Amino acid sequence: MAMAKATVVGAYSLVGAVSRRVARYLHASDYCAIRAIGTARVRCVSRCALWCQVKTQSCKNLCSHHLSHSSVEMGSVDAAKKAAAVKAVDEYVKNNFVLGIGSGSTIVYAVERLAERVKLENLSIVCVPTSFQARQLIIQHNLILSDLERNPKLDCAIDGADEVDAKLTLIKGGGGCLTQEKIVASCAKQLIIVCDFMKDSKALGEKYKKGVPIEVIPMAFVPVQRKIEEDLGGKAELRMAKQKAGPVVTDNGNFILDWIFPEKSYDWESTNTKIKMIPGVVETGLFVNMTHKVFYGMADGSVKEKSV
Ligand SMILES: O=C[C@H](O)[C@H](O)[C@H](O)COP(=O)(O)O
Repeated sequence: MAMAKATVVGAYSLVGAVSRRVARYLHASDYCAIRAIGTARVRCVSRCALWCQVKTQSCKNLCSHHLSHSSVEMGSVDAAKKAAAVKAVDEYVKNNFVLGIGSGSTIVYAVERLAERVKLENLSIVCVPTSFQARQLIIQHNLILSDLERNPKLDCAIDGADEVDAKLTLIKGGGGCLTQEKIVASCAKQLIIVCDFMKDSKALGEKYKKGVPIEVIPMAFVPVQRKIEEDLGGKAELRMAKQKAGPVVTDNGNFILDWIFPEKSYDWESTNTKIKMIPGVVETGLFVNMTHKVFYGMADGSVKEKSV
């Protein structure tokens, strides 16, 4: 009993001490513990949807993600993500579509809206996931799950992005899902990007400071790291896991190098090709000439659209 009390008090001081940003990465069970003891109103951010699903029923009941959104104070960035996602799904998804489902936090709002429309309008939509997370979202929302073996041609893919430049070149893979995302996008007639205003840049690197994610075969990460640094400059850092000792392992069993590139102007198409030619590189998070349209949710609740 004394120990339980100590844990609760510990959790309380932890919440007080950590910034909102750090708190975003706590698991849903932690949010629930926090809510249960009546302390901070900490949102369950969308990436946590997965955790909510696998945690206990009491967690499900308590976690604010499962409460109606009206009862949850949405930060302006989350509201912007949602606005962009809803608009994209409303404008681009049509009955009988085969749809690529991207990964990340913004796509959660797109899938929620998709599920609403499927139900309300009795749509028939086949969904192809770009990650484990996307697959879980599709299943969780009772949508039709498919794959590229059964549906190698997609009408549209909707996905998020870490940064979008003036030519709609993207950095993707902040959540480690770049390879399947690029494959699915390459099979779609249109790639529609949904993101918030913070991703809108003139040049890549202006807003997103974590570099270009590069998926590599594990045994090759050191040679790839060295070749990138020698040939292109900058630093290629092995992405380390947060709640596991060692590196992040992707859905494909590979590692991720984050290439912090030197500040200069780039021809991203040739840079992407150079990186891809290094033996051991599986894929890069540079999406060049792939985007059809971007929906940016703005801080004032509006949605800005850009297409090439
Ligand atoms: O690996 C992750 C994906 O590329 C995401 O689409 C990207 O990181 C954007 O995610 P979010 O919508 O959470 O900003």
